Amino acid sequence: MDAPQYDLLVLGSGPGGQKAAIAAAKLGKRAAVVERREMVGGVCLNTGTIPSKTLREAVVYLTGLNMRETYGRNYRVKQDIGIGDLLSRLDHVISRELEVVRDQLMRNRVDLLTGTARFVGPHEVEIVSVDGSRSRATADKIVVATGTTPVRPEQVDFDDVRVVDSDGILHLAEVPRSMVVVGAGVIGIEYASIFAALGTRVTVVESHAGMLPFCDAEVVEALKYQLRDLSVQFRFGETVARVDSDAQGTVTTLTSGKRIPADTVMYSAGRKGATEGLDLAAAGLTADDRGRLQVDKLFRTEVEHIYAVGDVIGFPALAATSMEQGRLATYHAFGEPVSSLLELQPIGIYTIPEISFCGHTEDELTRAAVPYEVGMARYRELARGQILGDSYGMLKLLVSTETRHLLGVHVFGTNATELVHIGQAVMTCGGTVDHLVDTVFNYPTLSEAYKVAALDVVNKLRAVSRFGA
Ligand SMILES: Cc1cc2nc3c(=O)[nH]c(=O)nc-3n(C[C@H](O)[C@H](O)[C@H](O)COP(=O)(O)OP(=O)(O)OC[C@H]3O[C@@H](n4cnc5c(N)ncnc54)[C@H](O)[C@@H]3O)c2cc1C
Ligand SMILES: NC(=O)c1ccc[n+]([C@@H]2O[C@H](COP(=O)([O-])OP(=O)(O)OC[C@H]3O[C@@H](n4cnc5c(N)ncnc54)[C@H](O)[C@@H]3O)[C@@H](O)[C@H]2O)c1
Repeated sequence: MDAPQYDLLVLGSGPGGQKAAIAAAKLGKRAAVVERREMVGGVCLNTGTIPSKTLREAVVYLTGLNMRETYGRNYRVKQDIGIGDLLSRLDHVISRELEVVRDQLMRNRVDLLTGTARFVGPHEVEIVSVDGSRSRATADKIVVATGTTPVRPEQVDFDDVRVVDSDGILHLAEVPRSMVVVGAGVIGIEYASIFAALGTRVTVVESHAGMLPFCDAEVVEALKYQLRDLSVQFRFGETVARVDSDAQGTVTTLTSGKRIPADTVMYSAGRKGATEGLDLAAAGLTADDRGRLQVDKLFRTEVEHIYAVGDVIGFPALAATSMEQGRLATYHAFGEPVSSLLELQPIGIYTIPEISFCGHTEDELTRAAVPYEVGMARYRELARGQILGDSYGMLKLLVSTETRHLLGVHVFGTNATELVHIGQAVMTCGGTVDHLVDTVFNYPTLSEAYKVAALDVVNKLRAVSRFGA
């Protein structure tokens, strides 16, 4: 039988692949997605974003952590939180989201081809299904959206019971009493905070001297304070030499000689592009040493009709950016005019408490010698902050002293990942701090923090302008 011919063939059904395929369908093109798993949705839906955020929500609710300022340090909604309490919610959310993704692909008439894809030529892939049967598909344009897999250091014996990565953490038999988290990247710190909130004694081992270097330094300090308050111990500037495990538990030995006993070890020390089995050479493609594909500004690889989007192209490796890259790649491929505001993407880190920001950090502006003023609003000075019992939250604006434009917004605390979008909207419209000063916000809300921080900035700017007058 002849291989079906598509206008667009997408490899991978994560956020990047989904949006690339649907964008093609909306342009009236014949599109298909190849997915090696039985379930669509990629890392985002099955092992990454959605499971971790659902788990976080369940933990925040069941531990009553956010209400302890109001009802006392020992307040808990449920006394003994078992793994079953956490996982039942997870299964529900994943299965509902799966239906949504499947339905979106179906109603847009995107074919779903189940099996592992590999190139057999620049326009053709072979698809091997779980039962070993093989088929082929050809396409004018191809989008590679195969994502990433966790890096597993060779010297560590992952048994997926006691020594796990961020996939295995979702299959723990019980809530560990103690845990070592290796790698203080976003995944490591999010899970460290989730388990610390559950009462697990967490030790974080990170080879760098600090964590989350791309975030505002003051916000990272505030997060570290909150995590230490939940008994998290940080071992910065340390690397893991070996991990031993037996039926009782694990011992992690650091190169400094320290030995840390724990029920569980979770590795979150980076991810690599899922390109190994793709037979890239057959299409004329090459990957870097971490399995990633290089693309130009239009998400084109070195082969003109083959695009790559999402985590497989590296930074920033986020669900939201992957989706947008998928849409843009398809529009470029079929000559549809586009504009995008990708440069002003927000970053959301779902630690407990959460962090979100958009635009520049103080360090970046200082290094670039851009003069700026800082405006700060602390949640404890907002009526809504008092009502919520969030005394540590803060919103910080960075404003150009020359043009009064908003250069960055950094939020820490309740609803940070939602609040950031107000600042993002002002920035994408090229707005100034005066816009926020003049805006009337609902009261009592956390959004009011924008007005408080904006007034803080203009008061400081006025003080400088009056100097010597
Ligand atoms: C624990 C964790 C938490 C995260 N939390 C967040 C968050 O809160 N916010 C956020 O924005 N991002 C988060 N991310 C990142 C987010 O999940 C990714 O950015 C996003 O999933 C990337 O989408 P993608 O389309 O590039 O690929 P993926 O979602 O990785 O999907 C790729 C798909 O391709 C398939 N595939 C691979 N090779 C082949 C092949 N040869 N043939 C056929 N199919 C193949 C895979 O099976 C997979 O289904 C998190 C990630 C992790 C691991
Ligand atoms: N909220 C979100 O948006 C979100 C959440 C989770 C993941 N993600 C995405 O997933 C990607 C992968 O995250 P990640 O945290 O796995 O990777 P990462 O590469 O960002 O972090 C890995 C960390 O581990 C450290 N490390 C590496 N080897 C080590 C060792 N042997 N001993 C001690 N420390 C070691 C590194 O110095 C680094 O800080 C990120 O780029 C992020 O974009 C996003």
